[in-house]
Amino acid sequence: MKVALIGFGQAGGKIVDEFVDYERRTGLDIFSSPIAVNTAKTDLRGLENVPVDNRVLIGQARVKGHGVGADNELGAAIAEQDIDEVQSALDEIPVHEVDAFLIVAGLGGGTGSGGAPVLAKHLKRIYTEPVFGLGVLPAADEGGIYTLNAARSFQTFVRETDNVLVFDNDAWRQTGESMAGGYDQINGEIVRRFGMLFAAGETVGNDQVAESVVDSSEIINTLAGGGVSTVGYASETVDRSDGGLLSRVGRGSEDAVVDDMEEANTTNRITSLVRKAALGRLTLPCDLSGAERSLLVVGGPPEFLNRKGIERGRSWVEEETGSMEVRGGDYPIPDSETVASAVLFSGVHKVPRIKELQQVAIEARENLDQLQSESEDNLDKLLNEGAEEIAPLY
Ligand SMILES: Nc1nc2c(ncn2[C@@H]2O[C@H](COP(=O)(O)OP(=O)(O)OP(=O)(O)O)[C@@H](O)[C@H]2O)c(=O)[nH]1
Repeated sequence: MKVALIGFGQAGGKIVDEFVDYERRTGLDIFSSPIAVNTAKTDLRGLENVPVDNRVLIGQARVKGHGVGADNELGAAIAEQDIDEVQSALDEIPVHEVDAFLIVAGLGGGTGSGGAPVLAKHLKRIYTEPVFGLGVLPAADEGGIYTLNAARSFQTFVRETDNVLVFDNDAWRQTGESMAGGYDQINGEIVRRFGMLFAAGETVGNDQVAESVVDSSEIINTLAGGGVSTVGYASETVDRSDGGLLSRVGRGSEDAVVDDMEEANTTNRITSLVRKAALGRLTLPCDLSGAERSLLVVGGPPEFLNRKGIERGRSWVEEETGSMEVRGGDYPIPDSETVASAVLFSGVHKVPRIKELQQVAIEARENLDQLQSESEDNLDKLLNEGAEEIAPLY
């Protein structure tokens, strides 16, 4: 699948940077001219893989390249004002080759939180290709203002896009690590999961044996229809020393029993990887029953993939979600040492974390409103109480 990738804000830019690295490592051609947009000059400078010409600094007139300090209303206002600068960068993308747009942003701050929904709305007005979001939720301990920002931005981002793929930092934060080191690892996890989905359908070379390759339209149709999505992932290292099933083709019939056993092992491995992916830690933890549409992708060396395993995995996901709209396919990676499964659940709605986020956001909003209304009184008391006989200077 060909994706026009745009990172908004610091988290967005860093994750896009990591996606570009993933693309290089896999030798695939997935991301069309990745762009990073920010109000902070230093954030853009810190990127390693996004081409310098594709880094767009906005809001210079208002914040002088210093960021918006978690003020997402200002972030949104700047994005609206400077949308033409982002559009100029987009004009360099060969959009006719692109299957979809993906806007990546941390929703707890200011620039990405405010700007990403504004950009989504703009893209939907101009282009016919679907516009997806990858929204990162803040960890609970980041505090009320980040939670409030995220809750407000999340609502708008879902409304302005064709689907928001969610990653919850709270479910993934590591204890005892520095924030920066922790993010590096987390960003690796993000890219491994979403990268595999977007990479499916793209192949390195054309001599691979695939049973049922996932097509970009299957990813788009799983996401189309809107709402919120989560992704599960699991992998297993495989021993390629015996060459797997394909090397056995053409041998004598006395080997048929061994071949059947290998086939059964392959099927079982795939089925159990699909289950592990779905039941393990999701990018946004949620109850999978009621997920409206799903897609499973199983990637690995072609000799370790088979249709039966994917079919079984698909039936299992149907039972687990209660939805018949489950797509599935494989993604052959000839040089890989692992077999991996990524499962996308779209239209999920039993998500305790979103309810919790909204609850904390309501409390934060009430607290801020109260503080604001008390603020004038407090200042008045501080300056004037007991000091009535001192006249102000003018
Ligand atoms: N997963 C991940 N999350 C991050 C990373 N950096 C920041 N975040 C999250 O994203 C949220 C927003 O932070 P930033 O992206 O730095 O904010 P910004 O959009 O640049 O906005 P301002 O700094 O306010 O101008 C934070 O509250 C964190 O939850 C990162 O590298 N990876």
